[in-house]
Amino acid sequence: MAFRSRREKLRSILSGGTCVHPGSVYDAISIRIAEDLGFPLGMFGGSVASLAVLGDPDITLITLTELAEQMRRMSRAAALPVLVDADHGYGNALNVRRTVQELETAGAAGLTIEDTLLPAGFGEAETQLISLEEGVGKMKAALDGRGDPSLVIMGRTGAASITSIEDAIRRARAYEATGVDALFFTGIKSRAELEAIVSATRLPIVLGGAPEELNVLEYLAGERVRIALQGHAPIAAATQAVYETQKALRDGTAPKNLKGLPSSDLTSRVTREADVKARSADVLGLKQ
Ligand SMILES: O=C([O-])CC(=O)C(=O)O
Ligand SMILES: [Mg+2]
Repeated sequence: MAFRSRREKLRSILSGGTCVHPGSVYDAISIRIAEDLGFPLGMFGGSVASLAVLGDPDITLITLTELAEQMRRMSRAAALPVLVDADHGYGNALNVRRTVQELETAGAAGLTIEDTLLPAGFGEAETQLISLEEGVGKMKAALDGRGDPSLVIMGRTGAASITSIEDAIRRARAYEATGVDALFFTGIKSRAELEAIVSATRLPIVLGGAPEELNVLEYLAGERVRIALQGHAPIAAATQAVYETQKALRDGTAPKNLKGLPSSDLTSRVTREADVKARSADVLGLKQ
């Protein structure tokens, strides 16, 4: 299986003694940049998938087919292991099983399934959670859908910011008991909350956005946190760069005077131009 070594790299991060920041990736170019910069892992958030594919906010309008296709494009472009935010698994527990199958064949190294009620329910202004029992069913279905045992499946709960830290712990322990490989938490607000989770669970931990006092890699490593997200600034920066460039052109700036363009060296690296040239020389009979 061509993707196994990517999955084993993610597993070695989870079983290691350090905490890493993943690069935020969302398309073929962004994953190559993250790989070239030496990130050990890419994070493909549902929010950036929605932005890159649909130009939408994070409201789960994207389909599983679109998410998996974007993952497939990244898998072709680079060998960096990618952790995919598979949201609620795109439906009920049977849909979760299908989601795992699709993301596995698209080359994901790992994925998260969360217990948030998505898309938002009728008349619900605040984010809701599904029941613990439904969450457990989804974790079991995710594990059952896995064909390659090296694919990493994480149980994710947003309970800390929706219900309570006690509920987050209760859910995490129940997901842990299903056999998932790691626990992913969002909405942890303090060291005390993290430490309560750490002492009540045993699996490696992944943290979604966290406040400043938590953002010390050595501290997190000592608390069994193996991956700490840093949001998705790269796609936001890309939006600003495209805006500035289009605005300058509209305002009459000559293309040669534009600021913020990549060097030809960077462009040729992200397009893997040297490989293409070598291949063209070989199979098209062209001179290098
Ligand atoms: O998983 C992440 O990267 C955070 C998240 O939910 C998203 O960006 O959709
Ligand atoms: Mg998300």
